[in-house]
Amino acid sequence: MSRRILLINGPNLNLLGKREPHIYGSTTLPDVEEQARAQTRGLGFELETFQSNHEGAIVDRIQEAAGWGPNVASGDSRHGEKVSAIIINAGALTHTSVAVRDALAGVDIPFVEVHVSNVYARESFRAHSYLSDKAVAVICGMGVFGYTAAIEFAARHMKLKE
Ligand SMILES: O=C1C[C@@](O)(C(=O)O)C[C@@H](O)[C@@H]1O
Repeated sequence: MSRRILLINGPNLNLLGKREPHIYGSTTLPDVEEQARAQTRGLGFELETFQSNHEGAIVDRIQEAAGWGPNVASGDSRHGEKVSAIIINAGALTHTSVAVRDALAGVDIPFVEVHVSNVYARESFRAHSYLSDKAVAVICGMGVFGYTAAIEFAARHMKLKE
């Protein structure tokens, strides 16, 4: 087992702490990532972090997490270190992206879906997720503590691949 956890944040989550603070709070993404890194290390794992506003870049990063590079079809496949679990807040892509869903299903790495806000208490389109039925667990409405809970769960309680 690689003992690496990958934390992915999707579109607009680079604005965490600045964007709609009444919904998402005042903690910034660098603060979240720094805290997550220290927490993960304390649990005996390494943390990799990735944020992108672009769907394709997130698909690429998920594939890389399985050790597959963009040239996998031509046999030049090894690229990056495998990770044992993914924690993903896909932002709005949660509600729209079959591609992110397919990437997560394709790499077969167990993942936790996180949302800072309670998506069920907001606009009805946020109540549907393309990821939830593939996730091991879904966390929402805990603010940025959701990331802490997800890491603790992934490191201590999730069945990780050898
Ligand atoms: O960008 C986001 C953030 C979010 O994933 C959350 O963390 O609460 C909820 C999504 O509906 C929204 O598009």
